[in-house]
Amino acid sequence: MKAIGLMSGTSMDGIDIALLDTDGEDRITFGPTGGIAYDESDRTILRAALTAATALTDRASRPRALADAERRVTDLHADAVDAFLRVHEIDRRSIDVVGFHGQTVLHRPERQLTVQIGDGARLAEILGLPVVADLRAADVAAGGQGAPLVPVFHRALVHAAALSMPALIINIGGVSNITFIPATGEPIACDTGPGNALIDDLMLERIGQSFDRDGAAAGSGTVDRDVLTQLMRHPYFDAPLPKSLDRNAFSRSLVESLSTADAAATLTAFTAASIARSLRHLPEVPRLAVVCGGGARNLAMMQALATALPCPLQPAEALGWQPDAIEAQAFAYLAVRSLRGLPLTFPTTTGVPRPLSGGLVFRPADRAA
Ligand SMILES: Nc1ncnc2c1ncn2[C@@H]1O[C@H](COP(=O)(O)OP(=O)(O)OP(=O)(O)O)[C@@H](O)[C@H]1O
Ligand SMILES: CC(=O)N[C@H]1[C@@H]2OC[C@@H](O2)[C@@H](O)[C@@H]1O[C@H](C)C(=O)O
Repeated sequence: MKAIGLMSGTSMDGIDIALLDTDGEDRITFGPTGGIAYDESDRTILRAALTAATALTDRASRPRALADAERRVTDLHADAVDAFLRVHEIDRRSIDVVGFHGQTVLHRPERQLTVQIGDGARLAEILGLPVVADLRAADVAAGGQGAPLVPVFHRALVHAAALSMPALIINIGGVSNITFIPATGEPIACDTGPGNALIDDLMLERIGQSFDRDGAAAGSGTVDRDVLTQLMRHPYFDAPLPKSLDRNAFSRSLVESLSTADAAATLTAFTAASIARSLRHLPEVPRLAVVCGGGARNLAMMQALATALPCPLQPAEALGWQPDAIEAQAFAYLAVRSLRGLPLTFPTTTGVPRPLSGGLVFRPADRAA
């Protein structure tokens, strides 16, 4: 099937988009990738949605700030797909399905609550294409963490690249997560701790910049070891798998008294140290770790990780993968798996009691089954 995947991640930097031709198993042909950046007004709407979402007790409820954000998010995704099809001269009728993650505004799996805004029915109608959305809901309803979802795609990437196993994929987005791919058996995965979100928030607050480009601020600062030790005392790191995180699970209050450079250096070291700590929960030391997500572009982060990890490290780009598009590709892949009733999550990835499929299918009126 030809599938388009759409991801709006916790960094809230924009929408990633990718085309795949896949059976949802080991056959994958990679198509073009792209994306659109959110502007400051979009981000303001999203931040208001995150704040409003903290009061939610019901995943379907849409107070005003969330309803407004959901409409905006959906329409921007539709615009992104239209532009993508136009730029790459892709015939809309050749697309079988669109995998639509939406924007996570709240993630509290311990309360069986995970909320992604994005209206699958509206997107299907605007695009005139079948849409698979709400891919986390079934897992959480069955008692899983609802995240991470990408591990099954990480496994397919590792198989396609014939990497020696066990291999580790590290994704440094707003939040960081890992997938451990053993030589046999299901992937093992979890969210590890912060990714770029704390650093992004720091940069915005201190100097009005949306991220620490190439890790320049962190590279010019000094890690405050005492603060790092305190940050690493958070109980999340020793908690057993499965586990996943809300974007705002960690606070940067401990770096408030530091200079911008030292605070950036310390938060960057915090992300690297918490990723390295997560390896304690794995059965073996991986032979190779591959880093993807925007954090792979942060040189200070890559340096801190190379020091902290007990195995060799490569950026995903070095394998010919497209680090910024992997999550979008994953949601294309997951949409095809959803249509085929294949499992998206496993006891070893989200703690769901048995391998489970998921996703809701929305078909436009003129493509109704
Ligand atoms: N050149 C760069 N230098 C430093 N950091 C960068 C660079 N490019 C991107 N980033 C970081 O990567 C972030 C975006 O990463 P990515 O797109 O992987 O996150 P996401 O998909 O939103 O998150 P998640 O994986 O949590 O869903 C930016 O917010 C920024 O912090
Ligand atoms: C609830 C939610 O949206 N979680 C995101 C977030 O961003 C990274 C990490 O935390 C991961 O668990 C997940 O995203 C990826 C796409 C995943 O589910 O694999």
